[in-house]
Amino acid sequence: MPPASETAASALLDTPHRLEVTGLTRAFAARAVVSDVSLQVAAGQVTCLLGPSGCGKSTTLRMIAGVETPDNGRIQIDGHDVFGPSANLPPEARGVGLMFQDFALFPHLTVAGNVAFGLAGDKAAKMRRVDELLEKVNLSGFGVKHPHELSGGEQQRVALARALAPRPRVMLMDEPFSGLDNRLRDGIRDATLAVLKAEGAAVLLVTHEPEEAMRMADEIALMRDGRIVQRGAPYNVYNAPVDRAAAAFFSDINVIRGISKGALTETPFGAFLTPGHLDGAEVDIVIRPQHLKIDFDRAGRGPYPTMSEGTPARGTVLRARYLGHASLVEFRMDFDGSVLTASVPGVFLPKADTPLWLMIRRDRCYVFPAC
Ligand SMILES: Nc1ncnc2c1ncn2[C@@H]1O[C@H](COP(=O)(O)OP(=O)(O)OP(=O)(O)O)[C@@H](O)[C@H]1O
Repeated sequence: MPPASETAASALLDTPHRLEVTGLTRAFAARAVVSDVSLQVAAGQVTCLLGPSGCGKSTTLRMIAGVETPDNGRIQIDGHDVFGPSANLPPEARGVGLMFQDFALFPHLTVAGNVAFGLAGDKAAKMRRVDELLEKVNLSGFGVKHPHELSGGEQQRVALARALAPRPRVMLMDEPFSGLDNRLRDGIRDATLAVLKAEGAAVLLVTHEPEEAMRMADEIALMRDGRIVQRGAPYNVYNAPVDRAAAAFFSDINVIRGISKGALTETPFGAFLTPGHLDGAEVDIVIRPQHLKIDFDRAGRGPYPTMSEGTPARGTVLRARYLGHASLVEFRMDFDGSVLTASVPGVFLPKADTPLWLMIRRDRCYVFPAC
């Protein structure tokens, strides 16, 4: 007999994902809008579908919800086809909860009436579920009010309670926080996440904001031109981008172009290891502003190369701005007049034309084929 831990592990492997999407494809007027999208979301997991406007996120969500018909692909919930070669269940039979940017509460119903709207069963059971959810979203006692008596944040929480009331197996959320005041948003995101986790639904959340995805997601699926280009934990997607565009989606980037020769690329910042690129191939060395290091001590004197950071290159300050948590300093580089941006924690506001040396941490830069 296998040990208990092995049995538990194989049981886990056998358990179907709560939501499994395979090869989902949709074109409008012969233009592919969603191409071969596959993803899995486990119960209690939040996956963020992240990408720029128009990349096909909402269309993907709408196909899973059942309000848009795929040209191809398969959608399974708890191992059962809700869409596929031999199935196409209507939205109400899929066991999904929906929440959109415009969460449109019914104005003529009370808060309790809104939350109870999709519930079946006897009145007492319905009221128990409504009370339970209003407590979870921190709106106990609000049941008798009407939507127009509530703030935007409170209405959003009622919409969340309404979507969760029938205990959906999968929650589909399309930019659910974008209508909210900036100051409210962080708190509401955190509170929403706590409720979603407590309810245990598999959540697929669409957003075009990397910060929102980083804050909410267990897994990010980065989408571009109808395809998922990278999937992984927020840490991995941020720190190991698949290409230059993926790096640029999360922050400003600096790019230094060079030509690979014998697994090395020489730049004004010294040599970088660039294995896997052909001799003569152009490569982009990509570095986020927070990893471009300023030598604060030398005031432009030097250079004195260091092992880990390569050769320093000199630039003069074009502009420095204070952003609250950090300062952003733009440099015009001596070597070719290009502009590079460094981000420094706290306050650092050197005067324009100040010469300073910059270095690149070898362990924090990415090398991609030039594009
Ligand atoms: N019913 C439709 N008919 C024709 N084109 C459509 C239809 N629905 C979506 N599209 C097009 O498909 C593309 C993807 O749209 P979709 O709404 O999925 O993108 P998105 O990534 O969610 O964008 P956003 O963040 O702006 O909502 C867009 O170019 C859009 O104009």
